[in-house]
Amino acid sequence: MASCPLICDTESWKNLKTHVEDIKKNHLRDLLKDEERCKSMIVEHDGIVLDYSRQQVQKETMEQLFKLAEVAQLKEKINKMYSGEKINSTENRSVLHVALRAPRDAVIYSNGNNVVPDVWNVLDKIKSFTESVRNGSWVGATGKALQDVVSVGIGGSFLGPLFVHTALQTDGEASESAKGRQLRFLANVDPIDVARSTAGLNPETTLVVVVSKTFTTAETMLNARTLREWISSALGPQSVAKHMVAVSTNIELVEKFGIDPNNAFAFWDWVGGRYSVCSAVGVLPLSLQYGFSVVEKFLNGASTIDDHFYSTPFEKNIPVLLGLLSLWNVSFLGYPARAILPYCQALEKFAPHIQQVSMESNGKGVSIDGIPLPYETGEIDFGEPGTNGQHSFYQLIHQGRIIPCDFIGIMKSQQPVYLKGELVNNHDELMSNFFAQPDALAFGKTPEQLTNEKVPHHLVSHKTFSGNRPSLSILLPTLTAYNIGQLLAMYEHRVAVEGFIWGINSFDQWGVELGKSLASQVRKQLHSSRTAGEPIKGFNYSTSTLLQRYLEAESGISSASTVLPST
Ligand SMILES: O=P(O)(O)OC[C@H]1O[C@](O)(CO)[C@@H](O)[C@@H]1O
Repeated sequence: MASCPLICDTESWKNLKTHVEDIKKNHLRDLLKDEERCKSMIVEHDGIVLDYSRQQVQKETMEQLFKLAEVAQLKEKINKMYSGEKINSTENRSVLHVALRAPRDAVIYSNGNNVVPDVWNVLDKIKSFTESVRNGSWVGATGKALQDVVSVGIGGSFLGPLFVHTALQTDGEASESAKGRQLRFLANVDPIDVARSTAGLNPETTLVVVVSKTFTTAETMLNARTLREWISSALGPQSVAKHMVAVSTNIELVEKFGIDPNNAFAFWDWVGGRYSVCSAVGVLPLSLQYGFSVVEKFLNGASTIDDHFYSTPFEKNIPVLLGLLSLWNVSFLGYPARAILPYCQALEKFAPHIQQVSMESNGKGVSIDGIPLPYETGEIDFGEPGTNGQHSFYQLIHQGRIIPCDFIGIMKSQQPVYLKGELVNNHDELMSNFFAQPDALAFGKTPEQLTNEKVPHHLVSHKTFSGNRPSLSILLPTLTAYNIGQLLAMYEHRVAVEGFIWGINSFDQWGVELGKSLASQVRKQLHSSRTAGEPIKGFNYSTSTLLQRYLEAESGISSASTVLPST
């Protein structure tokens, strides 16, 4: 990408900085009185409603943010992404997760090749493989049908599929077709996670899917070897062919590991790990559990948002609006965190997934051209479903720090409502809180109101809510596979919008490398100390001491004097 000045040096950025002072003069409780303003801040698309009237913005703020987007060449950057330009310049890769859910007849190029036929070849292969497992024509080594699946992978090879799996459990069609089947995930290398993921499973009826883009990730490969051992010690080494399959971009390593390449499902270097849930990474395990036709609906939902993002003017473009508002909160109002609060238990794994999508993408310190940035990028994402979060961390959000919140609600619950004669049913109770919380944050409660309510004087300050705390509300019609796809794509593109404007590369992740290489040094040390009694060397005093204690506890190496000074 051609080198360009930092966005903070542009007039548009500076104008927004000045504009902050004007905005701070307005309390949200006053801004919310202006119905014309509120009306202009409710945007609908394909059943989704976004209401951003509780953001600390005026019409003028939005105009200035659109101007900033223009100056940052947002539209051009989106076009470059969709046309397969290598916008991930530090890895020399296209960024084409949109191709993973494109219709069969779409044409999307990377490196001069239309990638859509490759995508559909893999999807067709997944469809036929998963049908054969589900209908019992693919059986395990002892002739039994495979009912249970353990998907081994970490980071992007885990969080997205886990989020979608958890969300799909409320979809009537999905849960019907999952009857009698289990899908589990093994991500952490912690032996406890290994034990939990296989507890109660019978290797004879279990299929292990090893999911790793690189097929080199230490944790995943160790877990894959452990499960290979779990299968082959029970059923013999030949059984691996029937009980283990893989998803990777590195088919050579898959074969080296001992998995038949015919049982490998490919994806491509133009799919970032954290953007890979719509590739075989998610589609394979989810289709094993729910059937391909359910997962296809999820892909369709994501694809319609891809079209919306690509072609809708910014004023009505939901991912663009979400991205600009986040950027406004982080870079101009100075709020570094964001809470993702779905009022829907089935979305309990949404925030952990978005943590990776957002923080691994936008937590950067230099521009795409390598220039150190004088401004912060990325935000600290966290979240829990409401109302659980209300009984946990909302205290801080209401009276402590200012944390912009995303409230996500579902209009029509997928679950039947049983209770009769109560004031409201369970879904109404949940949604009463969804509607109430944003107003509590925005309006707050003044000392005058409390005094009028005869609150004792010494409690007035404790019970005062400053208000003026920004949030936005997203309503989804219901939570089908299709809606889950929409939600995913909205958030993926929001992250891209922010990154494009900050002028960073949102698609690399060099920040994860240093820890990995230091762990490899420690791994070697642990091995040589255990197997050859080698003294600890090459680490600083603190790490050496901790390692020493660890080895003493584990294997009885007793003398702290074996610690040598670092070299
Ligand atoms: O799919 P892989 O190659 O095993 O990588 C897993 C995860 O590790 C990371 O590289 C971070 O360490 C993520 O970006 C990625 O999603």
